[in-house]
Amino acid sequence: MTHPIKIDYTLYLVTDSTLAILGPDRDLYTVVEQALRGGVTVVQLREKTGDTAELVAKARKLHGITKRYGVPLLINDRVDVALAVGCEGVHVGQDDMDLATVRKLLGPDKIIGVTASTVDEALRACERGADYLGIGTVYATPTKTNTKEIIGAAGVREILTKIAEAGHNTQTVCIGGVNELNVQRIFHQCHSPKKALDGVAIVSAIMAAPDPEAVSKKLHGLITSEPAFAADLGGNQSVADARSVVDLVPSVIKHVHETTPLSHNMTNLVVQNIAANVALAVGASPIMAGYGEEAADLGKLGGALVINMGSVDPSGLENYQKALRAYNQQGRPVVYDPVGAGATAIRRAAVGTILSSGYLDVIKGNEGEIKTVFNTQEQEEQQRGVDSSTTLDATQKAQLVRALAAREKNVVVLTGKTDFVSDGTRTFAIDNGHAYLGMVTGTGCTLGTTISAAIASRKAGGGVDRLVAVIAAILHFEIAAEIAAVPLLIGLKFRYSSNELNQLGALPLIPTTPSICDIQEKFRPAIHEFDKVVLTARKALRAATVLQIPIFVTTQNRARLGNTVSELQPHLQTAGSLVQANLDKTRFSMWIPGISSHPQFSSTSTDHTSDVLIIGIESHICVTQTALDLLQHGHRVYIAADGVSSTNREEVGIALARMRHAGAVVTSSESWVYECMGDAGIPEFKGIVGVVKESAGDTREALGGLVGSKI
Ligand SMILES: Cc1ncc(COP(=O)(O)OP(=O)(O)O)c(N)n1
Ligand SMILES: Cc1ncsc1CCOP(=O)(O)O
Repeated sequence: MTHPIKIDYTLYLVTDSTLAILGPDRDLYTVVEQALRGGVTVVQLREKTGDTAELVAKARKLHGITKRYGVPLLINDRVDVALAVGCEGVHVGQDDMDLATVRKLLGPDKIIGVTASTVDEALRACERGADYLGIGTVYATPTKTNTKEIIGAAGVREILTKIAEAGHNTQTVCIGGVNELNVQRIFHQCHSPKKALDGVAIVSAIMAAPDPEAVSKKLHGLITSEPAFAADLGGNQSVADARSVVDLVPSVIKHVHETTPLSHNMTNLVVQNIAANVALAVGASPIMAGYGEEAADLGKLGGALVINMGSVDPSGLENYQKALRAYNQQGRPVVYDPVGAGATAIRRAAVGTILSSGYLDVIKGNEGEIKTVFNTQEQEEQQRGVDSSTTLDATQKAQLVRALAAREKNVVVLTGKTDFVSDGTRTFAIDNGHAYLGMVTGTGCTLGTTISAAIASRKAGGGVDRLVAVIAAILHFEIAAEIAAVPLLIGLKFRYSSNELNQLGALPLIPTTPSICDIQEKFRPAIHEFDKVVLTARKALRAATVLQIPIFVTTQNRARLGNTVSELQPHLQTAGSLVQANLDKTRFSMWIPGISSHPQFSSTSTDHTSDVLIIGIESHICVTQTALDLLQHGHRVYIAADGVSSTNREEVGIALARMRHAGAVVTSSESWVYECMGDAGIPEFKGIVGVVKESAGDTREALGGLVGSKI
């Protein structure tokens, strides 16, 4: 028994003549008429107090007005009033008169709307012949505080999906907390592929507006036009397998360089400079601008906005909101980094404020931050929370990003050793990056900047969808970090003056650990230029001792093949606890339990990748196998070209090529020494220079005898 006329529910005004909303000096009729002039398509008279006679009089007068605009008037709860006035119908809630009775009283031609907060309520109302559903409450609102459920956009979407799947074509509006700032985002986020909303029902945003006509006009325009932010999600959204995504990555990175998009950063006090440099490095054009008013102009420049709330304060928050609206209006993308989201009540509230102020294309945070965002509905409503005190496993993280992205209809990135990225449908895990990233302040924040460049560039014609652009940015950033970690970060401790170091806190010493493989007496006659390997090993041992770097020295079957050669013995003994000498083995590789379980390498005791310099006699056997094992376990390998040999010198070049191909770096012992120092200003510099000077002749000899033949 469905009402035969299809009603236009686009902009549904629900009245409220209380002092708090209508105000002391305006009358209901004038405001409703102004709203009708602005384009309201349905009016519901909702009066919670007053005598029946008074209500009938109000309804009659209002009906006179709505009829002139050809707009249906419905009465909230009161079937008797609707009958008395002869208006077009009623709206009833779950606790009001039942639908069958209302239909019996009103007859088949009147419109009956029913409130639905759950799928069951919605299905029941559809089955029983409701003409439309008022779905909500979407977001908490002071207009109705006795609301039973806050269901968010995701709740509305679920109801729409389920009624469509059950075959109902009942019309629908959503209600609760809708206003001109969020209407497009709510519409976008409520949208189910199976069924769209027919409109929105609004009380205060129209009834309390200083200019109800203008606001209604604006709301109508916003509802009936495609939101700028959703106009171009870009590319082929069905690219779903990791290989296809990875294949698109180079084109995204290249396109950023070609288009130099603006990366507008509203970021924290710490990373302003670093973020600007990262933007430049990835090919973007940075602007670090915290004044919200400026965003209206900046948003027109084809870039993207980063809102990083690392140093949030009240004026900052206001500025973020202004900028967010401006970028949404321009349809330019916004990346949100909810830094420290769960840390304080202020930050938790800020998350709610930002979520309710506009559409965020990408939300990027660590586990705690993403959990907090997930647990925060607009205006701090809790919905299907995730326990923020526990650590999630990989599956749970994947589920979390997927659920949040599905709820927000955007892309969510959860960073960590493994990153998880989802657009609510497709979810990927990324294992790139380097443990050093966690030791350098601002690296997480500058990932946000990198993402902004990729999504801004995409919009300018990058041709890939948003998720692919975000993944490309993550890979760009993390692979760059892997590469940079070697030359840039090895000497990190040494690059800073001690004063800067104190400010930076405890940056650990991350040098390259020398490992000296099987330089034993018995091999002396058999190995090409054996003595020169010994010279290099001695220099490395001395330098490592000065620099306080742990050293590992193995022997192969010591009982049969003898000790490490006598020239090295004094350095093994004086190096104290730093030196792990006489690690005997039968395996060719040095990757034996005495080494693999050492804190330097064991992933359970240290979370970082180690950098290892290998010196040893048989480049094609023990050195190669050690290098491959270390690489396989995620460590970085350096081979001292002046510190490796073989029985037949021709083997050496082949072995070095193989190790290089596998990912090892071929270097020289002197280069390694200087890389470990990084800065001539370090206290150890003098000692190292002494070693270098004293072994200058050895270095020349070793280079001449060993390297000349292999590089
Ligand atoms: C369009 C629309 N949707 C929902 C409601 C809420 O109705 P109800 O649940 O009966 O709550 P009250 O309005 O009576 O407080 C509505 N009025 N209009
Ligand atoms: C009547 C009603 N039902 C659910 S929320 C609500 C009030 C919506 O008011 P506002 O549009 O001012 O948030």
